[in-house]
Amino acid sequence: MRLDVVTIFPEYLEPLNVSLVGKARARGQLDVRVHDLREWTHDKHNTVDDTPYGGGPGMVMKPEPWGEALDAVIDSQEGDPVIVVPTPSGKPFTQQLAVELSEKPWLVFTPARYEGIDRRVIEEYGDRVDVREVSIGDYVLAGGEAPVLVMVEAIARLLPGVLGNSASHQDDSFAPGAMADLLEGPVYTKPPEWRGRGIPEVLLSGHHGKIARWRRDEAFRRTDRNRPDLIERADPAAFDKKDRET
Ligand SMILES: Nc1cc(-c2ccc3ccn(Cc4ccccn4)c3c2)[nH]n1
Repeated sequence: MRLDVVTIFPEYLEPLNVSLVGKARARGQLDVRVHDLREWTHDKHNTVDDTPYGGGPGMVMKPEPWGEALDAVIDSQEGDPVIVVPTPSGKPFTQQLAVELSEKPWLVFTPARYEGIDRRVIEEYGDRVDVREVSIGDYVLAGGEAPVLVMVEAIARLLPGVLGNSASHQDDSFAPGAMADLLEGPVYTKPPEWRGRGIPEVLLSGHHGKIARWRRDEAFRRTDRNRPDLIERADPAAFDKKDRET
């Protein structure tokens, strides 16, 4: 997969050089290219913003630099990318969308600043390629770079071979299957006792069926406590079926 990011803060994307994404890049599983939007400005001050038509607070990102940058990035490669535009007014970024985007060969992220990008940029590229306006949550950030880090991590970990053998996204929260739409339950590791606190007996029993049931029950309990909205979505039939199998 190829990922391009166009930003006025390239240094904000340094975390894409470390950990899971950094290793995937080093192994050649991910081709990540970060571009400084100001490369496509031509004035002395490298201006990327201007006052909003119609008045109002803040500044708006000018269309010209974005148009030149996106033309340069898109013309650099065969095929069409999906352009992902982080914005507080976008569709929710969900595990399902992460899965969908992880199956695309090429993503171009356009994190903006100020009050966002001149609308005509979204319209221009929306006429040419698949453009997705995406929100990572119901809170307002100062720009789109943090959302790009979040989305790239969620997407990269789904790519084949990126998560080591010892880890898996099969049982992720929100992944399809019997644990679909449930939050993860509690996890434990050695030592068997820590500050007078032990381990739930069932986890030491070696009885895989009981362990699986306990984990599902704990996931249900935690989901009911923290995200009751997800309980309506959970498929009880999946639990019945799974129980019969164990
Ligand atoms: N889930 C999200 C995404 C964002 C986000 C993403 C990109 C930009 C570019 C600028 N801003 C600031 C801003 C503030 C007010 C209205 C519009 N934009 C962004 C905020 N906030 N929360």
